[in-house]
Amino acid sequence: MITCEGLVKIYKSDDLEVVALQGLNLKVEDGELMAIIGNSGSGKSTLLNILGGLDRPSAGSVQVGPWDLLKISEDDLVKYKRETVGFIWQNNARNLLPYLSALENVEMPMMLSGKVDRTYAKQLLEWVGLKERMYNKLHQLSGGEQQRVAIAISLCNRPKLLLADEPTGSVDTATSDLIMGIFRKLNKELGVTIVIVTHDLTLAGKVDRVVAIRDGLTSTEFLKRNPNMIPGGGEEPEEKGLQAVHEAYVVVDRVGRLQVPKEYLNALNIKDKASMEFDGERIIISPPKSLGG
Ligand SMILES: Nc1ncnc2c1ncn2[C@@H]1O[C@H](COP(=O)(O)OP(=O)(O)OP(=O)(O)O)[C@@H](O)[C@H]1O
Repeated sequence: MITCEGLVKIYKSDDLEVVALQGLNLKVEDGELMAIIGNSGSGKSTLLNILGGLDRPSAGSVQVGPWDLLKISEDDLVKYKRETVGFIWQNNARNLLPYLSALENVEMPMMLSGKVDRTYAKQLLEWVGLKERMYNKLHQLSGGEQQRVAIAISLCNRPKLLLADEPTGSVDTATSDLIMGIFRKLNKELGVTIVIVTHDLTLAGKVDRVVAIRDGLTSTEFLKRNPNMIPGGGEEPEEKGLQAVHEAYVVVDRVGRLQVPKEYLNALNIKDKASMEFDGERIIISPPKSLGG
């Protein structure tokens, strides 16, 4: 579904340049439900905005389904956004209309795109567990319920790809679990590919694959040790975070580059050079050996 290779995004303002993505590689399979984590400023939102067609990449390649998002024309980009992708933000609910009902809020974007499908709008609200609340005005719903209305809206155009930026950022744990349950259902039953960007390691721990971004590059991949384990099914030690259920792998790109965490480099005082040895089984990176005697 998604292939990014050597993806670069540079923000230019006056005489300042910020390299937000510096040659990022990422593959997401059709029908996958995965998460992207990373520190603040690592480039997560930049990546999501590019995938959502809200921002243009500077260089490299990014393919979503049949669309090449580097070369895509403005007209096709509008079509891509309308037909392929759905977006959920942390504070999506802020963009909803408080004096309209949940159902009217879902119908509004349908109206704007010229085709209101009331049956589908109702079905969407049922999917997000708001069947009983669809005629309530938005201001009568809790923050978590409003966020679920926002999820229903993101599915109005029947997207093949759903992008969620911190979808549980401002809700409590119970609502966060509920939202994750909705994502899982949409993924399983409708086959929607879902990419979640989050700081929340508990949330990330509930998906099979997590990719960590560091300094605008994919650095580590976490794969669930037992993908058949039912998430939230009791056996899973979710509270222990990612490492408890996932195996961590460092990402090696096509030409053999990998990122060594800064804390490892600092601990060994490695700056611009290192020694590398291969002992037949392991590759050992150490501070440069002194050339003198
Ligand atoms: N419109 C912009 N103009 C200039 N610089 C930007 C712009 N958007 C993002 N940046 C910079 O690009 C880098 C990556 O930002 P981005 O928002 O993608 O990070 P993030 O991982 O999503 O962070 P957070 O978790 O805090 O949202 C940061 O250094 C940021 O300051």
